[in-house]
Amino acid sequence: MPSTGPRASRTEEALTRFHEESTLGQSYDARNLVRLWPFVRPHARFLVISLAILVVSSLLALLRPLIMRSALDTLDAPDGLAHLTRAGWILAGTLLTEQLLAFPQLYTMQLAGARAMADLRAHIFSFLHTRRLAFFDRTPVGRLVTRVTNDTDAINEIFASNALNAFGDLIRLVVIVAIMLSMEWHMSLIAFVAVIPVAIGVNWTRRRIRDAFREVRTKTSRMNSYLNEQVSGMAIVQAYAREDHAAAEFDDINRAYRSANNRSIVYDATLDAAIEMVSSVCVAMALWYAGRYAGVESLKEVSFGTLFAFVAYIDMFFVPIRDLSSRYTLLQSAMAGAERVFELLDNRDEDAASGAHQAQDATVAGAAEGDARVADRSNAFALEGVTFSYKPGVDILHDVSITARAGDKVALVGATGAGKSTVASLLLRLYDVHTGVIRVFGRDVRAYPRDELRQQFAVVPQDVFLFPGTVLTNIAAGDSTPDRERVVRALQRIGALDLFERREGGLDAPVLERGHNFSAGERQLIAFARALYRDPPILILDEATANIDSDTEAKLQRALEGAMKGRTALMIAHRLSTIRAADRIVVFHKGRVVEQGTHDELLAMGGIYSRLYRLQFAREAQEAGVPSSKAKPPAAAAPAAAP
Ligand SMILES: Nc1ncnc2c1ncn2[C@@H]1O[C@H](COP(=O)(O)OP(=O)(O)OP(=O)(O)O)[C@@H](O)[C@H]1O
Repeated sequence: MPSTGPRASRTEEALTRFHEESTLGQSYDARNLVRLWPFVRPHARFLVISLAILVVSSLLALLRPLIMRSALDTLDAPDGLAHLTRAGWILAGTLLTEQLLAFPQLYTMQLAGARAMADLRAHIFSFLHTRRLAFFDRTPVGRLVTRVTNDTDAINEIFASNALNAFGDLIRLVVIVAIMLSMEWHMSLIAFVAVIPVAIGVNWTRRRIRDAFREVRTKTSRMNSYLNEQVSGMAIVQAYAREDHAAAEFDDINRAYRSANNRSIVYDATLDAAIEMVSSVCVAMALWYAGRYAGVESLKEVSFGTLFAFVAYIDMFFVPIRDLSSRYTLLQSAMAGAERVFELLDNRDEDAASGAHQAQDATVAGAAEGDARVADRSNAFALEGVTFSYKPGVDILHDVSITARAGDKVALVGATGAGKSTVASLLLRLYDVHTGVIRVFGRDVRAYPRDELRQQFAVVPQDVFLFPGTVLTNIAAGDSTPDRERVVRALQRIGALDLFERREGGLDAPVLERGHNFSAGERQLIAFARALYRDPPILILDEATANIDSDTEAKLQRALEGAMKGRTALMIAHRLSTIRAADRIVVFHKGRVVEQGTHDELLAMGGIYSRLYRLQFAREAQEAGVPSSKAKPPAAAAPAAAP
């Protein structure tokens, strides 16, 4: 499909901005390859074996023309035929040994690479788990997938395509030069002079191939990102008939990828053909020289055997030069991969468990030791003067303070986008606050080891994420040995055991990717059971009943009231039924806490909550048959806190 001028370039621009990094260095840095050493070192013994075999087989290959020369030059001698037969056997022996050595050489080399790359992939994967959510907000998933797959594959090419044979190439080159010089230095000069145009050509194409490779990697990354987004959003693409539009966008990306690839292929093929041509010209010139000057007094006579060996060495001479350049190309591709992998691994800005933040954590930990001493389990969580932004300069929360004593049920209400879910993310320390402090059981969240902090909470989020597996493994998420009894009890408590047991397969019914074979309501029930299975002191319910029908919700509400007994709960609420279960209501408006109190207190205040209530909840209350002023019995436990 041809691209359509301005639209294509706008798409191109937008996609480039989102999918491609602009921060990569402009020159290749071999130090990136050196940085791979910690991953290769544990498997270095295989490398050493492989390189040792390589030296032996490279030298064996160089013996062949010499064996042929001696056979040809003694052909006229009385025992010439016997000599020829002997030479044939020796030749067969060297060839066989070379072939036999090829297997262990390649095997050990590739084994070292495969193992080192497996370690590198595992390292990148566990590194991703140390990133804060802000990192994933700005990094397309496809880009990360490319790092773990394509970029490590590019590095692996060093081993898989035997790029380290460059070592053998160099040895061969030196030995060939020595042999040629010792055989006939005049003719050798012809070949050596030809090295100059070859070197210029190699250097010229090398730089272009390097740039083409860099572009191929970038376009691969972009294609992965785009495919990931489009396949994940297939339902929307089809529902909104965006297939043609998506196909056109994909076409742009595909074309850019293809042309980057084409460029690298053209340069590669040009270089190969040019070297082949120079090599043939050299052979022709050597033959011409031998024909013209053989037998001339001042020059040494060139025997037929020598001529044969010389032509073979000229051929061999250009092979390592050509191989060196293609191995260098592979090395460049590997450097491009390594550069991108380390660009990812060097990202230390918002880490929780290691790097820069450890220092920050350490300073906070000092203060927190004091915290821990005064910590009492009676204060479940507190936000103290918290200001937060996802993007610099755009504050989402302004000076927010909320306190929940252990056992409090706190509801957050407010318009869409007011910042309610953000409060939940901050409690879990998915993001760090810029100003203010967040405490859980009296201790600064930054002073908690990550696992210990997360153990204090169970979250039932707006968008429930299910992992491929079964109902059982999803409810027992995070537990490597799921306890079936506990899963059954958790489902019983929310009155959903029947619903899941009725399904084919019961608790072992398969959950497909992203749980798309379950309804939104069923997914939410699984999330509830997951929270109860975990049995944490604090529950965070983010619009948790939004997808459940009124009948199930009423049952669930009763069950939840029981389940929440003895626990602290933060409920992000759009529905009256959820708010009714709260002891205290915190009203958000544009990222600020504007009102706090019980339902009746807030109604009496006649502010934002009472307006919200009249607009949204009164009808719900009427439908449910609850008199509006009694929609929530006055809270007994929590005193109203002034905003
Ligand atoms: N990861 C993010 N990156 C950038 N901005 C974000 C991110 N998550 C939320 N926001 C922005 O922060 C603001 C508050 O979002 P939040 O999800 O906290 O609102 P909310 O009150 O929970 O809304 P809702 O009731 O619709 O769930 C919104 O303007 C939203 O666009």
